[in-house]
Amino acid sequence: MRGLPRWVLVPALLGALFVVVPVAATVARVELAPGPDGSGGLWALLTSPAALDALGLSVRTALAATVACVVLGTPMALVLARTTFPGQRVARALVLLPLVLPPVVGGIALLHTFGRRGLIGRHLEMLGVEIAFTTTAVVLAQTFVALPFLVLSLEGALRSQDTRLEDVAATLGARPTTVLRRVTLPRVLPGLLSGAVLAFARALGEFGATITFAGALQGVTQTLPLEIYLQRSADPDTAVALSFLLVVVAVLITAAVHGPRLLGGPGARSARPRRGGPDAPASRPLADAVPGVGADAPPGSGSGPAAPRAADPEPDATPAALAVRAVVPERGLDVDLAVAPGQVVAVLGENGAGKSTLVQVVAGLLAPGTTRGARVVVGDDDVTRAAPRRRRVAWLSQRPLLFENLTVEGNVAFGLRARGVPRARARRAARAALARVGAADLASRRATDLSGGQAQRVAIARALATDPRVLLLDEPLASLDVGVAQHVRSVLHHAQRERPRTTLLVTHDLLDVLLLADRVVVLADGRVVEDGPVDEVLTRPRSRFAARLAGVNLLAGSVAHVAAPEPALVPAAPGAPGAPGDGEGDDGAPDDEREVTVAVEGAAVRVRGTADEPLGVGDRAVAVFEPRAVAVHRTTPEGSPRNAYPVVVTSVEPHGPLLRVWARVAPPGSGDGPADPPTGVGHAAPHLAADLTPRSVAALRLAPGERVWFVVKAAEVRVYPR
Ligand SMILES: Nc1ncnc2c1ncn2[C@@H]1O[C@H](COP(=O)(O)OP(=O)(O)OP(=O)(O)O)[C@@H](O)[C@H]1O
Repeated sequence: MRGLPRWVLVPALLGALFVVVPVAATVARVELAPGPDGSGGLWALLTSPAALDALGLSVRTALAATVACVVLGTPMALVLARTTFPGQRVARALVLLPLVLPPVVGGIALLHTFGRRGLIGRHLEMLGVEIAFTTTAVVLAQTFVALPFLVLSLEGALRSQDTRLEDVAATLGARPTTVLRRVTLPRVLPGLLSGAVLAFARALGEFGATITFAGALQGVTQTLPLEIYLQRSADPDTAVALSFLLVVVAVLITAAVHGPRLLGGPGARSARPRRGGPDAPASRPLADAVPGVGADAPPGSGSGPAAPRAADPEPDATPAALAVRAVVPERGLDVDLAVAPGQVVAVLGENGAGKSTLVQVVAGLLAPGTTRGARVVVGDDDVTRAAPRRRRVAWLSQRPLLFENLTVEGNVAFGLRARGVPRARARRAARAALARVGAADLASRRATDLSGGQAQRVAIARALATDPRVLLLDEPLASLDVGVAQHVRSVLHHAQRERPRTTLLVTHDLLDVLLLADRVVVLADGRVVEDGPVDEVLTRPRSRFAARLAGVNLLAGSVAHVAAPEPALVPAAPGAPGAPGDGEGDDGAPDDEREVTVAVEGAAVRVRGTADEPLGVGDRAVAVFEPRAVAVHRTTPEGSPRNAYPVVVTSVEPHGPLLRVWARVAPPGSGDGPADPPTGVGHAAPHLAADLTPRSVAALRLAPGERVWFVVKAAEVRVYPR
C-alpha cells in the first residue's frame, strides 16, 4: 500500500468482486451429487457424450488456434515492433481489428471469405475443399479473434527490449535468423507465453464467430461455449456443469503456464530481470537448448569481400587498417578518418558531437550516407555495404549488453558458434578468452548474476573471442566505479599489448586516452576538429575539448597582430644575432619565437602570447595557458605585458590541494561584485580556469556569479596555428 491512497482499495475490491461473484454464483449452482432419482450430478453431466465431445473439440481447436496464432502472430509482432514502413499505424489498427469487432461480425466476414460463395471459398470449392461449417472453420474463427491478443502481448514485450543486444549479436557474426532465435525470442519468451495463454483462453471461450461461420454440429463444430448456450434452455443443470468445467479448464491452463513464474521459471525473469533461479529453464545455454545451432552459418559460407570465416581462437593475422568516410546529415556527421593497423584512436568530443554515430557507421549499424566517397574499408575489404556480421568489427558499448538467457561461457562462445565453430571448440576458446580477462571463474555463472565490472570484462572477452579486425569501444568504462574502471582499463591495456588491434575508443576520460590510445581525434558538431598523437594533442591542444581534457585554458580565434619581424618573411642573416642557430632572439627567447596577438572568438577580447610556429595576420590560432598561470583580481589590473579579462565565476571546485575557479569571459559589467543576472553570460563565451589556494579564494570571496578579472602574463601563453 506504500504510496497509494487507502480509498483505492474500495474500487479495486469492487472490481474484483464484480469478476469473482458471478463465477462463484455459477459454481455454487453446481449439483455435485446425483439427485434422489439417481439422475444428474456433476460427474454424470460432465461425462455425457455431448459434453465430452464438446470439451474434446474445444481443447483441440483452441490448441490448434493457439499454434496458428504463434506461427502467424510472432512474425506480425516482429514486423510491427522492429520495422518502420509507410502506413504502419493503419496496418497495426487493421491487425487489431478483431479486438473491437463483434465476434458475430467476424464470423460473417469469414463466411464471405471462406464460405462456399466467398472470396477464397469459391476457388477452394472448385478444388473440392470446403471450410465453412467444418472443424477447420472453428479453428479459423478462433484464430481470427485470438490473434490480436498474441500480437499485442508480444509486440509490447519486443518494444520494451533493448535492441542493442541484437546489434551486438550481429556484430559478433550472427545471421538475422540466429539473432532472432538465440537473442530476440528467448528474451521475449515470457511475453510470448502470456500472449499464447491469452490467445488460448480467447479461443476456448469463442462463441459468436464460431456459431456464425461454423455452426453447431455435435462433435464437428459444437464447442463447449456453443454446447453451454444450446443446453441453457433445454437442460440448465448441464449448462451450469459445463460452465463450471470451462472455468476449471481455463484456471488450470492459466496456472500451468503462469505457475512456473511463481516458482522462479522463465516468467520470473521478466519480473526480476537481474536475478533468476539457477534452475530456470531459460538459463540453460541456448546452445544446449537448440540443437545444431550455428549450422546455418557454416564456416566460410558468407559471400562478399569480408565474408566471415570460422574464427580461430588463437591470435593470427596482422591487424587491419580502417578507413571511414561518413556523411550522415540527419546526425550532422561528416568525418573522414584513416586509422593505421593496430592503432588505438581515442575519439573525443562533447555530448552529441557524433562519436557514437561514427562508431555505429563502422560497425555497420548505420549507413555511412549516400554522399560520393562515403565508405568503410577494413584492411583491403570495402565493407560499406556488408552486414555487421560480415565485417569482423566488434562493438563494445557503455553497457555490457550480455545475453541474459545465456551463461557467461555461452555469451563468450556466442560469436564463435554463430560463425560455425563446433560447440566444444567454441567453449574451449571461450574459456581461454575469459581467462585472458581474468574471468575464468565466472564461466558457468548466469550473465545476470555479475557485477558491473565482471559483466564488462565478460563483454570484452566476448568481443575479443571472435578475433575482430577492428575493435569499437564506445565508452566501455563510463558506467563503472573508479576502481572497477581501472581494473577493466588494465584488462583492455593487456589485451591490446598481447594482440594489437585497430581500435576506435570513444571516451571522455583522460586516463583512457593516456593509458590506451596512440592518437586522439576530437569531434565537434560532427566534424574532426583536432587529430594528432596523444602527447601532442594534450600538450598543444587546438580544440576546447582537448584543452579541457588536458587541464589547460584555450582561447581560439584568429591572429590580429604579429610582432615584427615576421618570422618567415624576414629571415636574419646566418650568424647574426637572432638568426637561426644562434639559440636566442633579441629578447632572450628562442629565435623562432614571436609575440602574437589573437582576437578571440566568442568574446570581444584579445590574447597576447608567444608562437614558435610561423603565423600571419588572419591565420586561425589557439592560445593556451595553464590555470595555475592565471591570477585573479577584484579590480582592473594595471601594467603590461598582461592579458586581463573580465569574467563571471561559474563554479569553484577542488583540484588537488588547490581550488579550480571556472569563469566565463564576459563584457565588463557595471562594476565589481555579483553579475546581474549571474547567468547572463553566453555559453559560447570562453570558459577559463584559474587554480588558487583555498586562502586566496576565501580572501577574494570567489563564488558563482561574482565578477572578477582573470590576468595572465603574455609570457605564459603559447600560441599555435589551428
Ligand atoms: N537514434 C538517433 N536518431 C536520431 N538522431 C540521433 C540518434 N542518436 C543520436 N542522434 C543525434 O546525432 C547526433 C550525434 O549523436 P551521437 O550519439 O553520435 O553523439 P556522441 O558524441 O556519441 O554523444 P555522447 O557523448 O552524448 O554519447 C546528436 O545530435 C544526436 O542528437
